Amino acid sequence: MLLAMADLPPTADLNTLRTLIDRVDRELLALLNRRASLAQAVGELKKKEGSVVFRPEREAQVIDGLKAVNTGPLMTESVAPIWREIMSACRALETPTRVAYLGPAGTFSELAALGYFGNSIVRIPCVSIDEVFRTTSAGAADFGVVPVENSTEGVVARSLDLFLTEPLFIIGETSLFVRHNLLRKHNTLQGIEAVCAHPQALAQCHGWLSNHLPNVERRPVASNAEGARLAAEDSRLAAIASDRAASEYGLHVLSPGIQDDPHNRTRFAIVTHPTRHPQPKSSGHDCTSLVVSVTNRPGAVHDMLVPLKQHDVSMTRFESRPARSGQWEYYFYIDLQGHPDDAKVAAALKELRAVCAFFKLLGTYPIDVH
Ligand SMILES: O=C(O)C(=O)C[C@]1(C(=O)O)C=C[C@@H](O)C=C1
Repeated sequence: MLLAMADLPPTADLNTLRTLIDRVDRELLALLNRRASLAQAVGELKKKEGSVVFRPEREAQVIDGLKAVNTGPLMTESVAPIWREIMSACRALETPTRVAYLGPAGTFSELAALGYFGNSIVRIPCVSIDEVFRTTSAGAADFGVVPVENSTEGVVARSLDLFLTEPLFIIGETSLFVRHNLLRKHNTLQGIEAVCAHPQALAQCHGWLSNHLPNVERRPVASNAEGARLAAEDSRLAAIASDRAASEYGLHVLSPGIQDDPHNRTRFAIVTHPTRHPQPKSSGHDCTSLVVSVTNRPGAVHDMLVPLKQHDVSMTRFESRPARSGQWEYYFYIDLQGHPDDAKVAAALKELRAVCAFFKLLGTYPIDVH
């Protein structure tokens, strides 16, 4: 029988309260095991049907549904991380989820991968964003997690360029608050010869570095965690990386939160191969991403956006990247609100496709739930 608040003695002491917490934990464990058995049964059904295990739209609906009925005192923001872990553990009983991301251990990409899929995954750290795409395209990973934009630095150009050429599509998104710390083996700023970090992190901490270490070399490396690894080997080096990288590589946090923008966030896309995963069904709160180009003539960009206005479809992102044709031509990366199963979105996409010289649907997926 579930423990009710009425069972709580009016003047409970610490031992009594802890005994009650132990009882609740045992009840929770029994319930979680019931849930896990149900997920296993779903897994068996899916195996018979030959369908995929990971259903981002269903996971988003589970979390949204629980947030809507949460009465507290548990904070509503706590619901998503708790249930992501529960579903991660249940999913692992159905099949292993192999996830590629920019490694090594301790990168923000790893944090994003764990935040989105939970801890019950097979981790595949890669040396570059290109390798994340390649590993996922080749089927050595089921999913890849790649950074797409940062609130301070703008787009991650390499990811956008690879979306164009690689045969992958987006099935999810997640964003992460990015807090950069200055890390070093010695607990002092004296004697630092170079600060090693990913170029994006060096750029996000430009102001702090100019004020505090104006004459120190800024050395770009493949990832922040790689910088932390180098700093752990050579005490003349410092790194810019996460708290997790500090503990992973045994470094001191000389200065926490050195990013110029205190609200610095990075958005990541979750990619997969279309032969291994279908496009997620509508969750009710979805985003559709595409890349298009139009011929270089006056009014072409305006004309391209007309179908969206006519069908009342909101555009939440519009980015341009040079097409590298030498002709001042551009690719436009567009995010729309809605799912191609919505009649309005389907009509807008059909008309948009007709006016574009190039059109590629990058994916449709549930909007990130926190
Ligand atoms: O509902 C399903 O399809 C399940 O497999 C169960 C479950 C869950 O744990 O709730 C697990 C994996 C899916 O990604 C979605 C949900």
